[in-house]
Amino acid sequence: MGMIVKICGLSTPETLGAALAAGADMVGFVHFPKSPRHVPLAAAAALAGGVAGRARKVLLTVDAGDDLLAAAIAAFEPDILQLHGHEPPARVAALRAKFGRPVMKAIGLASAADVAGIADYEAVADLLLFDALPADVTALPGGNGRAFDWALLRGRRFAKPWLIGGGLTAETVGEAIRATGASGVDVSSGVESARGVKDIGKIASFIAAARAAEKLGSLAESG
Ligand SMILES: O=C(O)c1ccccc1NCC(=O)[C@H](O)[C@H](O)COP(=O)(O)O
Repeated sequence: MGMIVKICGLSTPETLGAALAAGADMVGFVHFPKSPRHVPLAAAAALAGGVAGRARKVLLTVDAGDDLLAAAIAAFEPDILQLHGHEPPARVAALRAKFGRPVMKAIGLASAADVAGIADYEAVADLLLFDALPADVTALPGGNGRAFDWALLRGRRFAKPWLIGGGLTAETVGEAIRATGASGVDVSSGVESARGVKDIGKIASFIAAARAAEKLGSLAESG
């Protein structure tokens, strides 16, 4: 499988189109009213109408209840549920079983203890997303443009596909891939011109930089 490139927090047809045209593998839609990237369900469904077959649609929620998730899945029909709150491993397993959709669990990393906790999620999630922890309790749980210490993942490999996110940009994504050996990358803030406002040029540059790093990695592996 090639490097997974995910663009998160899309909310307009133009920027979604730019992500698809540049070859994003996953496009993420945030359904969390506190977020500047929040998209109501009907709007998200209309926006993502042409995505099928071009990329995987990811629905991001934060500690959502079953009723909200059921409504969101019915309206939006995501390919993947991204759980970006404090959902414990048992909740991840239960939601996966109940809704029958692949689950990507976001895990904030700041210490070796956080890395040790990954194993519990590795057993129950389909994909893992490593992100920075928020700066304080008032911050959003993700989408803050904040990087974590990639050295925490040095030499680590996981049984499930794993993406890194948190503060990536076109300038840093190549080094992030090289330093961690991640199977994918995820970005939101780093492809914005202002908080919550996606930038078409930055989206294209980010995806091109990720693909260039992927190619370099393949060349290095082959000899
Ligand atoms: O984007 C948001 O507003 C958001 C709100 C609540 C939880 C997560 C959120 N975003 C997560 C992401 O966009 C990505 O999965 C990832 O964390 C990258 O974020 P960034 O550091 O902004 O590139």
